[in-house]
Amino acid sequence: IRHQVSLQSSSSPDSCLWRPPPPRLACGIDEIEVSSKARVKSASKSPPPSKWEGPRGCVEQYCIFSNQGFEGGRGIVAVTTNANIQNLKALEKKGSAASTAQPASSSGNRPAYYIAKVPGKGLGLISNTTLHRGDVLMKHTPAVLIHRTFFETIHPATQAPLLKTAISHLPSALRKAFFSQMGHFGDQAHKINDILATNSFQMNLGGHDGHHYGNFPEVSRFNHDCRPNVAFYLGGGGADDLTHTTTVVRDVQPGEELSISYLDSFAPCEERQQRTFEAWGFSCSCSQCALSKGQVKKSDKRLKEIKEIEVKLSDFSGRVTGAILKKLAKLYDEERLDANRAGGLTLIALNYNMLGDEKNAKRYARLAREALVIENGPGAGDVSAMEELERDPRGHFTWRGRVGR
Ligand SMILES: C[S@@+](CC[C@H](N)C(=O)[O-])C[C@H]1O[C@@H](n2cnc3c(N)ncnc32)[C@H](O)[C@@H]1O
Repeated sequence: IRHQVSLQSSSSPDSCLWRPPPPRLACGIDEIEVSSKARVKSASKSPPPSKWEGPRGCVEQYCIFSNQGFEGGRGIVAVTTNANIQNLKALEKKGSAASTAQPASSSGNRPAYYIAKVPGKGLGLISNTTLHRGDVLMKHTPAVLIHRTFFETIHPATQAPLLKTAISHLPSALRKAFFSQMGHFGDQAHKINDILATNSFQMNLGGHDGHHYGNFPEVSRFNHDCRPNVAFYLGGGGADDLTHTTTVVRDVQPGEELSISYLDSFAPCEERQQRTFEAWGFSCSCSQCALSKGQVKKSDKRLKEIKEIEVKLSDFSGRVTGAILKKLAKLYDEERLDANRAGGLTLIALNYNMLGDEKNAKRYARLAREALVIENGPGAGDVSAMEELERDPRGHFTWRGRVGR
């Protein structure tokens, strides 16, 4: 639930948006040369039809495949295996990979955000308007897809020429956006590699070998915050498409920076800082990491408690009280985990129902459903489960499950 990084339901509890680098390669985001003017647009005048071309060049079993007409002329390039290109074609056929370069939430003609220098972070995205929980900011298909094993096991010197050829097959606007991304290792000899390492999301195209890194140049401008105001998901939560969606999770004022979390927001502070340092070259100093020593200790304790309570709530044979459920909801509030509430709210809703508390079961089922849509997408499995619970708590299989019918 917390790490919806795969297009299928294979996300593991320790998966992360941005994977720690294999030797010399990370995955985070880095700089894109995307000014508000230079946003990548799908070709407006009669885009070429979608047509996959390749293999254009290979290293071992990994070959370049490109499609200049993909997603209405936005384009895409993949370095992957023949089997995976078939998966990709199937996903494309399923459709719904609707990229919107324009933020869905803007007032009048004013874009909802702009790119600006942020002290100590390079460039970042700044809100241009008042935004509310649930506002969708971006929807994009990947510019580049790289098979994970290619990226992690082939030597960078061998990767470099293939990647160079691959990127050259992107349509010019997307290629420009690609090269505008930041490579935080500053490795000019392997610039493409550096960009991908700094700015990629894990994606699973399905099958036994579907693990890839996906690069979305527009998304790469989000800086990290352990308590971000934007959540993201890949695919539609069961909808099996390639789209990366970002949604606002709390009210945002004009001028505020928009951020996502690159990592497990439930990890203790020191671990989070170590992770940002190793994978993206900075030690996080977000508002949660910059708390006083005493406050950090309290925050870490709350995070540990959240995990412990959730284990308890997942064990249907254990003893649970309304007080524990209230406590969990309070811990989430205190920790400001606005982008990571879905899992906790789902457990609270189910457990209220198991205690026979219809009113709270309905209330939390609604909150859980809303959070699931924001964090995992409208097609996520638990969305319909929470809808059912909200509609008919007494008819739900969990009704009074802990107290007897
Ligand atoms: C994905 S990029 C984010 C956009 C980037 N700032 C830019 O100029 O394009 C990730 C890189 O941004 C910087 N960054 C992101 N979040 C940061 C933060 N909270 N504090 C300091 N630097 C950050 C780091 O250099 C990191 O490697």
